[in-house]
Amino acid sequence: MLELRNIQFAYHPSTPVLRNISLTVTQGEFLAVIGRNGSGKTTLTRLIMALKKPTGGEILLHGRPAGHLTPADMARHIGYVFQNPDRQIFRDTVALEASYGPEQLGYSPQQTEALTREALAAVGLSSLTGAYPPSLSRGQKQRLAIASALTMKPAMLILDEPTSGQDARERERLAVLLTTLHQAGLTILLITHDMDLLAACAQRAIVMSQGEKVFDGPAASLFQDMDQLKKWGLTEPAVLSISRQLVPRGVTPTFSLEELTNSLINRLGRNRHAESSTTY
Ligand SMILES: Nc1ncnc2c1ncn2[C@@H]1O[C@H](COP(=O)(O)OP(=O)(O)OP(=O)(O)O)[C@@H](O)[C@H]1O
Repeated sequence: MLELRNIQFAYHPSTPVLRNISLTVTQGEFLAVIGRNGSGKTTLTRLIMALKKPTGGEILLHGRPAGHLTPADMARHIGYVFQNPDRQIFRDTVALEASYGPEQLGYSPQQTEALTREALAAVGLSSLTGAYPPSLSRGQKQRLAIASALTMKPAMLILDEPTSGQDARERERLAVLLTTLHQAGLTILLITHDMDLLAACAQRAIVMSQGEKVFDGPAASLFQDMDQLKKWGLTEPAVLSISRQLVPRGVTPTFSLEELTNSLINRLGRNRHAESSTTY
């Protein structure tokens, strides 16, 4: 649905920020863009959202050149959730905030209300429709920003560092929400430093380093080369670290919490069986 061809970009002509980035996002994918601070991840998404124009190369949306599209045009296809939800929340109640997009598109009050209700239910905020947005927790604000994007019925959602500033419970809730939205057919592109979130949700990983794309492949294969991972300034997910430490106890390295849990339950079961065999 989205294609970047040899994208170049510089804020100042003498300092290139993105060099020759090519990538294709297929409908229904869940991908994560990762890399050190300043590697160009946010800039890349600004270009996708038409908030900046590339200095070279071309962006295609649904197979058609998108160079003439404005940020408002792109927002109908791709929802963008900022790293800091306070930057995009400005209305007095949760329901009013989420209804901004459909109102701007000229939907009737009934359609706007239905889209808002559906989006707030999807993110688990139905009970807070009358709440004052600044009084929400960081995680709730993040989910409100996601709901606002969902009311536009986008084909794709881009989230910039969605777990930053959130506690473990909110991060876990967000991972479940994103997985559910993906299973419902939404294409998701995540910019993140949170390797646990990547491991929990993303199928494909793209690594940026100094403005270049240096890795593009299945998330699982990213963690096979630890030396390379360190060179890119990345760490492995906590589940993988824990499972590696349990290898002497018969656990296979994995970054899937479910696989690790199953493996431990199996080990426990086998140990119990061995113990009971010894007793009798
Ligand atoms: N508005 C701007 N004007 C000038 N330079 C900028 C601007 N925004 C970003 N940069 C520079 O562009 C480069 C890429 O920044 P960008 O924010 O895209 O990186 P990032 O990978 O998203 O970093 P982070 O993980 O810290 O958010 C950095 O060197 C940054 O200083």
